Amino acid sequence: MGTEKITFIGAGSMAEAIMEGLIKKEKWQADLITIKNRSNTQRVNDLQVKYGVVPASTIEEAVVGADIIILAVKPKDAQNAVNNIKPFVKSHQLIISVMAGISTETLTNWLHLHNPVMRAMPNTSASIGHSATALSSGIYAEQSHIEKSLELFETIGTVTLVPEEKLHIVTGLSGSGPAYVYYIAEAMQKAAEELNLSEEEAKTLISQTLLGASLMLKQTTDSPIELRRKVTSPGGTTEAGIGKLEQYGVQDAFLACIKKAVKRSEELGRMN
Ligand SMILES: NC(=O)C1=CN([C@@H]2O[C@H](COP(=O)(O)OP(=O)(O)OC[C@H]3O[C@@H](n4cnc5c(N)ncnc54)[C@H](O)[C@@H]3O)[C@@H](O)[C@H]2O)C=CC1
Ligand SMILES: O=C(O)[C@@H]1CCC=N1
Repeated sequence: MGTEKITFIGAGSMAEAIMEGLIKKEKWQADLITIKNRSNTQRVNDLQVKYGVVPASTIEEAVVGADIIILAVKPKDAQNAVNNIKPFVKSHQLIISVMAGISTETLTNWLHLHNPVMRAMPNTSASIGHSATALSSGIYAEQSHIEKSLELFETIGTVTLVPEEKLHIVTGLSGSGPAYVYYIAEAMQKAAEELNLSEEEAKTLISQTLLGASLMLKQTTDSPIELRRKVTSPGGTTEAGIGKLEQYGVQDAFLACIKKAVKRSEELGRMN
């Protein structure tokens, strides 16, 4: 059970996914988690009611007393958020950014302090304890800060330590990744409905198919190509279906999609 006080600066989708995962997996007590959003008191109230987390009325209140400060605002709001917390930050506080693109060097320069800064790139599956998170450390982060961050993110999924320059790739691959899978699920759902399966029938069949395929990827030693081969009977339905995907260049489309997302992460970094 975590004992540190965590403050989220920015209480949007990603902050909610992390706090939900921490609380539902009973790894962190809700009353150790403080949230501060720029505006939208309704959002803050909803999160308080839903999870029992503590809203802060001022930035000072949010920052003072926190052991870990998680920056979870959009990259465009990052500098403003850092400037706001800066007057109240104490040297022992661990700062973890989940923001796409923005380097620990930039964050440290903005802070103009020697606080340990870590970057994490989780994904929204954190909310059910299944995030694929990548972690990198800034220059003032020591082993104890890396271990603390590992402990925090391991409670909501897997953690992979990567050199910071690889975080752009991670962002385009697994940070955005759940959306690509939902995109496929949307297409499967559209097809099922067009072909007259009920929404309920389709939902169970699609979600279990995706879950089963994911678990096969995780739990067997077979490569994706090998797993696909085992589904594809010669002259059968899969071969016929995959032929259409090849005709439409779906793998090329995914390659282009991920490269574009990685480039966008790099751009978001350069904009700051
Ligand atoms: N949504 C996702 O799947 C993932 C998001 N991220 C990163 O997490 C960050 C947040 O993303 P989302 O939660 O999707 O965005 P969001 O728009 O849902 O949430 C951001 C929140 O920050 C608040 N905010 C803006 N400026 C603020 C300030 N100065 N002080 C306090 N609060 C402020 C906004 O009111 C908003 O509620 C982004 O930097 C994104 O790159 C990282 C991994 C996955
Ligand atoms: O779309 C975004 O910019 C964020 C970063 C990774 C997932 N969501």
